[in-house]
This record gives sequence, structure tokens and C-alpha cells, in this order.
Amino acid sequence: MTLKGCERVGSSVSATCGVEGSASRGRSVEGLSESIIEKVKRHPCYSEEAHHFFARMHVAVAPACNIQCKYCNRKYDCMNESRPGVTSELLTPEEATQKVLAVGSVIRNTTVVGIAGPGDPLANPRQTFRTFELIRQAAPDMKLCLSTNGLALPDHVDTIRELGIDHVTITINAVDPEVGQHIYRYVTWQGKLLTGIEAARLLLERQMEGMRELVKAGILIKVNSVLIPGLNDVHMADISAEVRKRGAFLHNIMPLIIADGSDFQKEGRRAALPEDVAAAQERSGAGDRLMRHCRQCRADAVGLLGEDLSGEFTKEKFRQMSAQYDPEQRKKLHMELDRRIERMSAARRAAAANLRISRTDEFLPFRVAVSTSGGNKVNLHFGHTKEFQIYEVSPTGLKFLTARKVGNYCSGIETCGEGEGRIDEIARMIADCRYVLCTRIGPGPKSALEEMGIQVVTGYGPVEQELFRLADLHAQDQVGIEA
Ligand SMILES: C[S@@+](CC[C@H](N)C(=O)[O-])C[C@H]1O[C@@H](n2cnc3c(N)ncnc32)[C@H](O)[C@@H]1O
Ligand code: SF4
Ligand code: SF4
Repeated sequence: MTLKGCERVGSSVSATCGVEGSASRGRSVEGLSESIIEKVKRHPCYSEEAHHFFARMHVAVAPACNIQCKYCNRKYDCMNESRPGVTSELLTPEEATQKVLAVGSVIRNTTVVGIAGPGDPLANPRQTFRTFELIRQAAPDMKLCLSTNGLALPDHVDTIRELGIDHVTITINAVDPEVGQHIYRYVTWQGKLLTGIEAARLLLERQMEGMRELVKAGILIKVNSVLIPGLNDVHMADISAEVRKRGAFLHNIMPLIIADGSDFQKEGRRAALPEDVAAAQERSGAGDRLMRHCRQCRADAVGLLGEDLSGEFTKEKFRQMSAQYDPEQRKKLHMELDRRIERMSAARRAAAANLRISRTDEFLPFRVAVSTSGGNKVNLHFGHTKEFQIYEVSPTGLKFLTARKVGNYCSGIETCGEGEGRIDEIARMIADCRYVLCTRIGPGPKSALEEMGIQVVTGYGPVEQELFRLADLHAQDQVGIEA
């Protein structure tokens, strides 16, 4: 088994995950109550800082759905495709528990088990809650998380609370049924099939009722909204304001992916581009309550956000593993990672203050696309990069903006694998960046990027350290002649 990254059994945390000297601003836990800090500090989706170190896994136990979103197609399965709704195999609750023990023994920094489909967890309540029940018994240190469209939510809040599921994500794409009616083909409700504005209105009512009950129960809510150009893009600020007003802790604006065979593909809609997401995030007014690092994971995702180890834990493989799930060992590692995050945050604050003092106004903000496989390091060859982490360097410090996947979506077997090396696609995804920071790059892609006004800087090591080195080269106009 080839397991890369920083927190695997047998690998040294300090040798591979250095963050000392880092200086960036992430969504910080400052200003939150102790109980919320406890809930979010090791949850990679709720804390930008945690996501460099702590992993999550999804168990695909929920195939059915009670609505049909026009962007969703769960029929298509490809190991190379990484988008929501995709899974290679369904699990029973017992198999899911066995998989959690296998993953939690090997990837000990896995702290969260989520159910996010491939359909809707609450349209499959028996499988979903049985799975959580078994995991709660077998691996009590795992945080439990689920992701739902919200239609059935009000019926299950008590069970969610009783099982200790502290995190619920609701997908809300409209807070106005006039908009929602164009997003959902149908909603099934009490044996009836509703369409149009009636379907959108019912879904919205149930989502709002579910939110109200979750807030009362003290459960943290994240709202996902799929950004659909020409449909709900101008509506996104209203969604954001409304869900935050009603108690959502985070708002995650996710770009529409055109899934093969989906209604939106047939309608000829286009995917949301990075600039669409950036504009919607800007207009949302959500500030620190925006989730910027979502990777739109598969329903069977495993590993750090952005790395996909699902193929290493197929049914065939995890059934043969003899899991050594050791909560004490795991706890030791988690506490070590907590300390690393604390040191990283302190270093980020200190370095941001330094930048403020040492830079002048001519030091304009610029963006950098960083090649990384996770662990907060520049550690990838440009050609092997499946996602770039986008940072902004400005006189006030370093800011993680978002992560952008490249060459990772496919629309059929015939195009499978062609994603690699598609320089035009990559350049389009990072067109707003002035620099690419990677370990190495071939001469062809380098000059293609340069022709498009994107300069390449090579380096290796902690992201913040390398960004500061780049900031110095930039300030001295030395990029291109660095060693
Ligand atoms: C597959 S769903 C599973 C959970 C649940 N059924 C729901 O919709 O919230 C997980 C997330 O992926 C999103 N999603 C599904 N297909 C998508 C697509 N083609 N583009 C962008 N987001 C998508 C959903 O809206 C949801 O937020
Ligand atoms: S609710 Fe989730 S699973 Fe159901 S159709 Fe929509 S995105 Fe797909
Ligand atoms: S889809 Fe987004 S929120 Fe869900 S596990 Fe992946 S990164 Fe976290």
C-alpha cells in the first residue's frame, strides 16, 4: 500500500509536517466558545487550519434520494473522478464500521466520519443511523457528521442529537422558491411527486424547520450552496444572509460541476468558474464564516482534504486488513497535531505583523498557486498537481483563498486520464495568479505559463516559508533568477 502524507502509521510527524516559521491567516478559532472550539478544532471541514493536518472519511451507505437536483447524477462511477455523488461501491453498516476501523488504524489523523451519500443520508435513515450507532460503539473518538438536502431533517433531529452527531451540513441552493423551482426536477413527499414551485417551497420550509431544530439542539450547521451561473449566482448573498441569520455556523459556496447525464448538462448550462465563486464569496458578506477549502469530495473519500485515498480502502482491501484501532495512540497523535496547529497559528500572526512593518504600499497584493499534496507543504511537481492551493500575498500577510482542482473531472470513459498535462485548462484555473510555486516543472509548461503572464518559482518546504521567500524575491524583482 502506498500511503503518502504526514500522519500515517510508522511515519514521523516532525520529519514530514514542519510548519514552523509559517505565516498566514486562516479561519481562526479565536472568539468562539470553548464548546464550539472543541467541536471544530479537529474537524478538517470546519477549520481551515485543521484541514492541513486532520483527515476525514466518508462511508457510502446511503444510495437513495428523496429529491432530484438538476445537477446531480449518481449513476456514473469512475475511480478517477472526484466529485460529490460518486462512489465505487456501496457498504452495509457493518462493512462501513469495519472500514472506519481499518482507516482509523492506518491513517490515525482521521478524526471525522461523514455520510454524504451517494444519495441522501436521511432518505436512507435505517442504514445511516445503524452505521453511526455501530461506529459510535467501535470508534467512540470519531466525530460524526452528515450531509443532507434537509427534506427529511425535521423528522430526525432527536436521533441525530441522541447519537452525538455534532455536525450537520444542509444543502440550500435558494431561499426563494421562485429561484428554487429551476434547480429541482422533483421532490418526493408522503408518496407524492411534487414539481415546480410547490416542490421548491416545501423543500425550503423543511430546510428552515430542520435548521431551527438543529440550532435548538446545539448542533453545528454548515450550509452548502451550489453556485449555478445564471440561476442562483445573484441570489447567493440573500442565501448567505438568511442562513447565517438562522444560525448556520459556516457557509460553503461550491461551484457547479456539470455532471454527465445531468439535467443541467442537457440544458447546456456551464460549470461555475473560480472567478464566479470568488465573486459570490465576496458578495456573500460571510467573512470568516465562509468555508473556502471545500474539495467537493466523493461519497467514499478517505484522507486529508485534497488527497484521495479511497482506492486504497476498497472493500476487497479493507476486509483483508487486521485493524489495530488504538484510541490512546490516536489521541497522542491528535494532541501533537493540536500543538502543531497552535504553533502554526502563532507563527502566522507574528509573520503577518512583520509583513505589515517591513513592506511598503508598492508591495501590491498578488496570488500564488501552490502545488501541494497536503500537510501544509510545497511538495509537488507541477505536472503531478491535482489541485492548487491559492494564496494571496499582501502587505497584511498571507491568506489562504481557496483550493482548485485540475484535470480531475471526466465526462466518460473515452476521456479518462486526459486531464493530466492539459496546460490550457490548468492555466485557465489559475489565470488570476501571478506565480506558480512548485518543486519542479518541465520547460514546455513553464514557457506556456510564462507566455500567459504566470511566472514559476520552484521550492520545497512549509507553504508559508516558501511564500515568504517568494515575497522577498518579488519585492526585489528577482523572480526568474532565483537559485
Ligand atoms: C452528493 S451530495 C450528498 C448529500 C445530500 N444528498 C445533499 O445533496 O446535500 C453532497 C453535496 O454535493 C453537492 N453536489 C452534488 N452534485 C453536484 C454537482 N454536480 N456540482 C456541485 N455540487 C454538487 C450537493 O449539492 C451536496 O451539497
Ligand atoms: S439531494 Fe444530494 S443526492 Fe439527492 S439529487 Fe440532490 S445532490 Fe443528489
Ligand atoms: S465535500 Fe467539502 S465539506 Fe464535505 S468532506 Fe469534502 S471538504 Fe468537507
